[in-house]
Amino acid sequence: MSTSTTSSSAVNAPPVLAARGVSKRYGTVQALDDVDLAVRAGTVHCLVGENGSGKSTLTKIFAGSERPDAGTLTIGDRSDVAQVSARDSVAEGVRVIYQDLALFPNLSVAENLAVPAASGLLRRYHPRAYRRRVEQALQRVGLRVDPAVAVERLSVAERQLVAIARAVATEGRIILMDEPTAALTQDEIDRLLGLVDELRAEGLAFVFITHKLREVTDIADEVTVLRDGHVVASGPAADFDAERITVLMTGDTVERQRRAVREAPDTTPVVELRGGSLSGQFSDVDVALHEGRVVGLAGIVGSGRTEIGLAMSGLLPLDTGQLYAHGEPVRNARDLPLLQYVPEDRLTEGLVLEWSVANNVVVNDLQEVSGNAGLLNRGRIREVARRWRQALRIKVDDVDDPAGTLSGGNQQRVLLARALAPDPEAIILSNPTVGVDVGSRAELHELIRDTADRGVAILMISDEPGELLDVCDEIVVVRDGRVIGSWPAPELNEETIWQTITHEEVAA
Ligand SMILES: Nc1ncnc2c1ncn2[C@@H]1O[C@H](COP(=O)(O)OP(=O)(O)OP(=O)(O)O)[C@@H](O)[C@H]1O
Repeated sequence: MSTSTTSSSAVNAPPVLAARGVSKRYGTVQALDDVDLAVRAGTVHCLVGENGSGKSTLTKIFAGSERPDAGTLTIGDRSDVAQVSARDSVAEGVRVIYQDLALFPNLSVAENLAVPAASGLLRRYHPRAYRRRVEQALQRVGLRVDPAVAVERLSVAERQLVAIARAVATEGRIILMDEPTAALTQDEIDRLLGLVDELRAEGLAFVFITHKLREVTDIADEVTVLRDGHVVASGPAADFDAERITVLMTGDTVERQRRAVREAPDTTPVVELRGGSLSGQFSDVDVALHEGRVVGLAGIVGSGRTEIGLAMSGLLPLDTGQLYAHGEPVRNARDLPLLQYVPEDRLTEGLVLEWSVANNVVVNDLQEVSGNAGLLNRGRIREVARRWRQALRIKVDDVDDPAGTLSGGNQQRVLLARALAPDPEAIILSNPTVGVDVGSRAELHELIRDTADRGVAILMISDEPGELLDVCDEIVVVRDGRVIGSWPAPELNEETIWQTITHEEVAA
């Protein structure tokens, strides 16, 4: 899709949000170094950069949850101040929508919106007026759900809209979004970008952080590229295309490559699901994972693809059908060969954020790091973690630092290291490059392919057809819980995959 961009008068207006010469250091890491940024009302400013380049740190400084070491900030009507408190930032209309959305899952949509409950001089609460405000807020973002329903019952895209509705309903004027599209399908992304476009036309200012460069060229009025905490370029969006952004971010071009496809061999699969059904999730699914091959599972959110991955990992039970490992029926998940499952959601299912990076890396491979008496060997743990830090270029100075201090993309790498460390026979990956920058994404793809070339059987579930095409030998398409078909990767392209996962049949 292509959204309209803003008139030049908005781009030339004084900024409602600005950083001048802002620096921030954490221990030995210079997260931001002399950063300038200016965001104007009625515009979308895209902030891009590799994992760990400082995007979230800058966001936290604007939100008042981190203090800069140097430089000045302009936030709403507060000009050139050394820092702002979280309360000042909110009072000036700054609203940050973090990736976890900061919603209360067990509360209703209406409760989460937190629109002011009372109004007028005596601040009296009028239930009917309150309901109307909630309805208006939902209408403004185009969300058609019952305001009484608990947020945990909504899809990720709907929750995203609740978070935006809350920002708008509480009179947010400057909205910072940290990778808002990471967990959305293309249709949902298009809808979200359309909404941002509408709100921009109403005069709101947006800082939009994304790793998907197509979104930058679609939505941005202005672009700032960070590398290692420095601004390497900033200016009108017309001066940037995806290739230039990639070069600025990484200092290099990133080539997409496909591997030579491996045919399914005659050998017994390492893991196989035959006729698998789980009520309300998927039915009659066959998927076979062979040594040295990568099978892709394509499907939209809610198609059953994630549940198929979980069932093949032994993490979800089957109603009917059978899971086999090396041709033998698996009666119990513990009968599975050494298999690793890498969840998509590193924040809630993945890492223990308070633990060190090293402990997170080795947690599935305790034998490797245990001494004679079965006691954990600290030195060995660090050694293994340092090896993976180098192999996966995990950006952390000290492997004893808590995983929670890493940037999002680097946390994703720690999850992968954890899965690879025990040298598994099979790996099931769910959206392995969510939140990973474009350069590192190509590296992780290379790593997944190398892992398959070492003989590991891999299932890769992904929202991104391009990623499946780059990595997989065969692509299985799932729709409404059923396998629609499977094709050797070279027989498909991005468009045919989109058509198949949404509704249209692909001509064989
Ligand atoms: N609380 C902290 N303690 C120590 N280091 C930190 C802390 N917060 C951030 N850092 C470091 O600062 C650098 C910048 O991190 P930041 O999260 O801003 O990057 P990012 O550009 O948002 O990355 P990503 O795209 O992966 O989300 C990283 O090297 C990170 O490890």
